[in-house]
Amino acid sequence: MSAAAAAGHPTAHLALVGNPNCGKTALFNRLTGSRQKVANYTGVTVERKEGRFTGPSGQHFRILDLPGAYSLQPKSPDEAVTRAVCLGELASEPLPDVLIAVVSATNLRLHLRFALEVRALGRPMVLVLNMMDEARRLGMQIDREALARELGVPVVEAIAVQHDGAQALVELLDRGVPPAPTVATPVDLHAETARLLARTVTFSDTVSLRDERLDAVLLHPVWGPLVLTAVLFLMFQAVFSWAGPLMEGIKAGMEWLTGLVNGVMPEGPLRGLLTDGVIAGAGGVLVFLPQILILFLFILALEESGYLPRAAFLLDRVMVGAGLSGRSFIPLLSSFACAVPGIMATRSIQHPRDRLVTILVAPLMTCSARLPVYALLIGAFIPDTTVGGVFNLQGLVLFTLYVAGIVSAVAVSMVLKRWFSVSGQGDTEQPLLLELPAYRLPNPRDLAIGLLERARIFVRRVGTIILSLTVLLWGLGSFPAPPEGATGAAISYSLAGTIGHALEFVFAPIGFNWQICIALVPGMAAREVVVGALATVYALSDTSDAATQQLAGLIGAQWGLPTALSLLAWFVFAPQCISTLAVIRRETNSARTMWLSAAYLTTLAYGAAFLTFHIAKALT
Ligand SMILES: Nc1nc2c(ncn2[C@@H]2O[C@H](COP(=O)(O)OP(=O)(O)OP(=O)(O)O)[C@@H](O)[C@H]2O)c(=O)[nH]1
Ligand SMILES: [Mg+2]
Repeated sequence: MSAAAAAGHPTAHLALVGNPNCGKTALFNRLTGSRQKVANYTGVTVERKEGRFTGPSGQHFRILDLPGAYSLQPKSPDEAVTRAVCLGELASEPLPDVLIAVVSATNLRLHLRFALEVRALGRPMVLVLNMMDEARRLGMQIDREALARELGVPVVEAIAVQHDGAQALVELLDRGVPPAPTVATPVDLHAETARLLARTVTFSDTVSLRDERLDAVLLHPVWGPLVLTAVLFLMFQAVFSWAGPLMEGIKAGMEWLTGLVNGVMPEGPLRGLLTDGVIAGAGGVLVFLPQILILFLFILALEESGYLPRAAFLLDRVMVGAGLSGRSFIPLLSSFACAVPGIMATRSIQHPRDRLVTILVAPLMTCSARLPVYALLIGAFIPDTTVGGVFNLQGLVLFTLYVAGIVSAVAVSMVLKRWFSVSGQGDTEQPLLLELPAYRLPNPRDLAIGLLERARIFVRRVGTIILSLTVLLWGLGSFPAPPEGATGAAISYSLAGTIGHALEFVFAPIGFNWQICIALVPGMAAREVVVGALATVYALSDTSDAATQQLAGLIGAQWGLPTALSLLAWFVFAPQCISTLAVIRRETNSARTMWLSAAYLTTLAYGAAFLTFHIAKALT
């Protein structure tokens, strides 16, 4: 490669391989400046990702981040893919010039074995001792040069999460990596790993007991579930109690903007478009940014802390009882952000039945797009009072809604499990084999970057899809204009009004008025749009000339509590999300499964909303 590099710099192809959770993606991000998802549990990367960077001498590199694997003996399909990529057997991938075997220096006993398998492929390679910061903290000493001699391949240290933590690797790649090692591969990899460790690594006697002590509490049969409940509780409390001032700020900004537009523009369609469509609609969704960021602050911190696999461990018995495997945990967890990546993450589930069940229940996990809807309704209808001296009632209701999603996922998978065993697709209950990663304090800088990324995604959604849909809705809600001498709000006579009134027939039994019916339609493209759409519909229906009222105030005054609760129940199941349905179709390769899930979710949503509405009506 070095000769080739000197002669005109053709791009060198690199591939990152290694065990799960050793920091491959962190290293990939460090080298290429990209922001792929990194988290402290195994199986985060499920798709190969490609990136590029340039070395100090101008050498161009193309680098591939692969899903983690435990072995190159192809036992599972993803391990077979990793092996095929390393050997250039896939038509779509060029043969990598250099394999970068990444190991966590804190877990050499397991990871070195894999590196030995990589070496046996007989390709040029580099061994990266990643997480050197933690290894040092644990008091380990690794004789890097001796290890390189023993292995016959270059060895570099790295700290993938530090600013210049991959410097040594970049310099080595830039200089050029020697040809494939010629060292014969021993038959017994286990024994060879033990021999290498004995020769090159000194473990400290004072190995940290911290993780063991933490696990004694966090995995304890009684304390463990208690702590888990408390953590989730705190998270939902924070969403309401911390966001207040920030949300007030955004609201004040919007009111100021509305006042400005009203002051400088003459009354007419354009002013209506700006105030009722853009500011009330898209702006109405933007108000929820602080709450979404608080939720993600918790999710990101939990992901980095190493606590999540412990939570999976605590929930394993419940999940297996419900017909899900422990492997379903990560996909279901990702679905709290959005069901689309969650459903894609089911690729790591080997058993087809388990995978299908996980795909079918993933939309029941409360995705972050539902948060604005919940927050709006809770803010409008649930009093901001304290229960039992400590808990905020609004946070409590939000917690209940999330739990309702989880409970229904468990119930649905139990039903599906029975159904599958009746139809003869037998069980293969696999025990949960989860690696428990080291506990780690989340790095504030990484958290900040992660939050910024989230904020960017949300604001972009508001600025593109949500804005266009609310503007479209404003158009449909403003035209045709009401007939001469008409009383009542103009929107009643518009196209949107006609659609809303037509749909009302279907939704009246669950307490939805025609305004909600209108909002549900654009909400199919993205759930948050429902909030913007409601804001626009109500801004248009507001015949009074009083200063534009906030949506929460308007619906609080016009809807009954049963309607609000019914809409909340509807959104626990909220089947109407086109991207989720599309990804279900793609991942299962079956339109039937897609329709099946849409149908079952709609039925559940309707049923739950119906019950909620009538029970609430009877009680109030
Ligand atoms: N302290 C420390 N943490 C690191 C280092 N490299 C990675 N991490 C953390 O290790 C965890 C795993 O990193 P990832 O990059 O997601 O690991 P991966 O190898 O891509 O994992 P899979 O995609 O599951 O195969 C994350 O919590 C990272 O922040 C390092 O050098 N030092
Ligand atoms: Mg990864």
